[in-house]
Amino acid sequence: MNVIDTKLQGVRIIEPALHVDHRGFFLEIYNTKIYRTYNIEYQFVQDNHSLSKEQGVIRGLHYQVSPHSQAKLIYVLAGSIYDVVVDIRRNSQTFGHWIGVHLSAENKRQLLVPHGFAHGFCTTEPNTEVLYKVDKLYSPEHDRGILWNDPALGIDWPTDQPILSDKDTKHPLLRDADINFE
Ligand SMILES: Cc1cn([C@H]2C[C@H](O)[C@@H](COP(=O)(O)OP(=O)(O)O[C@H]3O[C@@H](C)C(=O)[C@@H](O)[C@H]3O)O2)c(=O)[nH]c1=O
Repeated sequence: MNVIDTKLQGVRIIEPALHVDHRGFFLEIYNTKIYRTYNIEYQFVQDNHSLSKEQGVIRGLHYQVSPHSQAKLIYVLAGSIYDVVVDIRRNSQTFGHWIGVHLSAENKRQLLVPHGFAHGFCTTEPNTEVLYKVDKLYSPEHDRGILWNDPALGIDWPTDQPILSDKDTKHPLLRDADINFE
């Protein structure tokens, strides 16, 4: 397994060990003991699975506020995404900075999103299925968002005409967002 740091502290790309044979492949999506050796020690409590039927679906940018802030471990089961993480910790030197990483069923990369970051993705193939673990349960009252195309962020999405949920068209800009992660 490889763990690659990014320019956002704590946001990491994980390349699980792949075991290939004549039948196909095997990999561990998550293993408490092995991940702990890389200082990845979240107590994941919920697994989520979404299907986006079209290429160019954007889901995001999402986060939950305290005390229900979530760390996420993102993995693609089918298709591919451009996965985006934005630092929304007010006291961070990289506040408002973002990174984008291509995750796909083919490259089998994972992205670790710590607490204090907003997360979203754009599908780059139809029929893309994303699986992700979170370390706090879903809490609709604490669910928040930031507008996907906030000019202050300048995210270089693969499309400028995305397919969005109604909710995701109505999020505030980062400057007006409710950010509470003490
Ligand atoms: C996120 C979530 C949603 N739901 C419900 C609420 C709603 O009826 C339906 C769809 O919810 P959403 O539109 O929020 O789903 P979606 O836009 O896919 O939201 C997800 O986006 C990605 C980018 C993330 O990072 C996730 O944490 C999550 O926010 O599923 C749950 O029951 N549990 C959950 O954990």
